[in-house]
Amino acid sequence: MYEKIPAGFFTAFDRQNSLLYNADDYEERKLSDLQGCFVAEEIRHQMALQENKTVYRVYKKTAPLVAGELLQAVTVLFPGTVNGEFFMTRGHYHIHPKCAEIFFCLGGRGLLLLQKGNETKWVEMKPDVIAYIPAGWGHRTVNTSLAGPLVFIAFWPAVAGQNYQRRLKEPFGKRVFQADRSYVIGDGD
Ligand SMILES: O=P(O)(O)OC[C@H]1O[C@](O)(CO)[C@@H](O)[C@@H]1O
Repeated sequence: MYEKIPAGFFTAFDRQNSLLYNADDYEERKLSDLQGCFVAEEIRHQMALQENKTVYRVYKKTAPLVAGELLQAVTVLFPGTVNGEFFMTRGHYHIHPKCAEIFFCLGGRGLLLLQKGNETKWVEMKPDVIAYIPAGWGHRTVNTSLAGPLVFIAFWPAVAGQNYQRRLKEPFGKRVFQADRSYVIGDGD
C-alpha cells in the first residue's frame, strides 16, 4: 500500500492492528517492569509472579539521537487495574530540560498526568485530543477504561532522553482509580 514512499520518510498508524507501520523498534512493559508505580506494590508483585500481564507496548520509529531530529512512537496501553488503580506507563522526565513532547490520541480513554515540582496537571485523552507536554514536565499516561486500550502517538526531540529517577524525588501527585463505570483522581505519594 505504501511501496512508493521511501521507508525512511514516513510511518502510518495501522488502525486494524493498533501498531505503527514502518516502526523499527519495539518495547513491551509488563507488570514485572512496573515496580513502585502502583500504591498496592505487593499486589502488583504477586500479579507479576502469576499472570504478568502486558501493561503497554510501544512501537517506535528511530532517528539519529542528535539535535534537530525527532522520534515518534505509538503506545498501546492495555486496560486493567492493580487493586483498583488503573494501568499506567512508568512515567518519566526528559533528561534534556528544553525538550517538549506532543501526544495525539488515536483511540480509547485515559488521562495524561503532568508533573513539575509540586504541581500536577492532567489532560483527558480521547480520540483526536492533541496534548502538549511543555519542556520540564514529567509525564505518565493512564488508561481509564476497562473497555479497551488507550492508543496514542507521541513525537519528541531525539536528544530528550528519559530520566526515571527524578520521579522518585518529584513523584506524580495524582493517582487514578476505578470508580463505578468511571474513574476518580486521588492524591499521589
Ligand atoms: O518511558 P515510559 O514512562 O515507560 O513510557 C513510555 C512512553 O514514553 C513515550 O516515549 C512518550 O514519552 C511513549 O512513547 C511511551 O508512551
